[in-house]
Amino acid sequence: MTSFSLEQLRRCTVAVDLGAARTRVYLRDSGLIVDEPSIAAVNTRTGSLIAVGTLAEGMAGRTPAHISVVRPVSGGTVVDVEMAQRMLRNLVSDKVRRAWRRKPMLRAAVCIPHDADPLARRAAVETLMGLGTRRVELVDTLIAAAVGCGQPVELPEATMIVVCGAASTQVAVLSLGAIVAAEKVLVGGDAMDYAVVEHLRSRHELMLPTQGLHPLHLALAADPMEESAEVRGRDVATGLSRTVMVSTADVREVMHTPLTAVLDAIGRVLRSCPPDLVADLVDRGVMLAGGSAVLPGLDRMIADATGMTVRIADQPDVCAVLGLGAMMEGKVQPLHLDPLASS
Ligand SMILES: Nc1ncnc2c1ncn2[C@@H]1O[C@H](COP(=O)(O)OP(=O)(O)OP(=O)(O)O)[C@@H](O)[C@H]1O
Repeated sequence: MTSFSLEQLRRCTVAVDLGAARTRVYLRDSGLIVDEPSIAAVNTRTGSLIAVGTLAEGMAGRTPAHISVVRPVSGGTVVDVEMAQRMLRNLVSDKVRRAWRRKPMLRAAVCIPHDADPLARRAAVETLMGLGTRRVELVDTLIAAAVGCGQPVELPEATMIVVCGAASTQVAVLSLGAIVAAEKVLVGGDAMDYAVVEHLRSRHELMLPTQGLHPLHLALAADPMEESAEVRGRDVATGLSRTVMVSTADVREVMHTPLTAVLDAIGRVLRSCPPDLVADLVDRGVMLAGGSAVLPGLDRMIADATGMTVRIADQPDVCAVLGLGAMMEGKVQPLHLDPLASS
């Protein structure tokens, strides 16, 4: 995070995090104004947009043939620029949209996944440009999330952050305002939910959508010692509604398989860090962010595997866009690494 990029960020009016699962928008001096699912419902006959965000999410799996529910962002990358623009335009409320029209948000800051390729970067820029933005500042999600979690990223001390999103998990060690080592794996909360759905189908012959996992998440979160939880779904053979008792130990075990990729990524990042920074991390521990950070037991599984203390950020799901907002509003001091004057 050089003072140059912070300078540019301070000129931005709006910060956007276009995630695979959710879209968040932070407006200067107003705060978080949008936190909605990155979903749009379209009438395929007329091409018109029917719903966006939470309303469109509720339609998924319940639409007639001529209505299609689409996700314009996949794996943290905008895959349908036009649809993403239409979705974003509609998510931003009428009042803000009018303000946007009167005085276009000429500069926007956008989170971009670590290691995003030039096409992904271009797609993010084009999406915002289509809404009247003239200049787009791209900021690595890992830096934005670390700032949003209140980590002192500008100090010469190691900070480890794990951003566990829907489609991917990103891991980084930061020091002096920059990324020292980082990894991104295409395993996130969705893969862990999918593993549990598959377990329920094969072990209990029960079908249920990933949203149906919510009661199981609640049971796992409520009491780590709880041995079983009640889940309602549809019988694979008869198609009738059925309730089963699911062993929470089994659920944790099936979640562990996709989690292995995340643990491997943490190991690789630690191995590529200088020893002094790793020593800092033993004291400071790991900060867990992203919507899946609250997945029951995830923090404990990472702590057990790494031997480090793991803390969950205060607002893990929105900390990347809050970090962008903090940088935009000048709440992060620029780092001056000017050469020392010769004496
Ligand atoms: N209370 C909860 N319990 C369990 N999982 C949750 C909870 N809340 C959100 N999640 C999971 O968090 C994920 C969404 O995380 P987040 O909002 O960070 O995604 P995103 O930023 O859109 O994704 P990405 O970073 O992959 O682009 C989903 O997989 C969702 O199932």
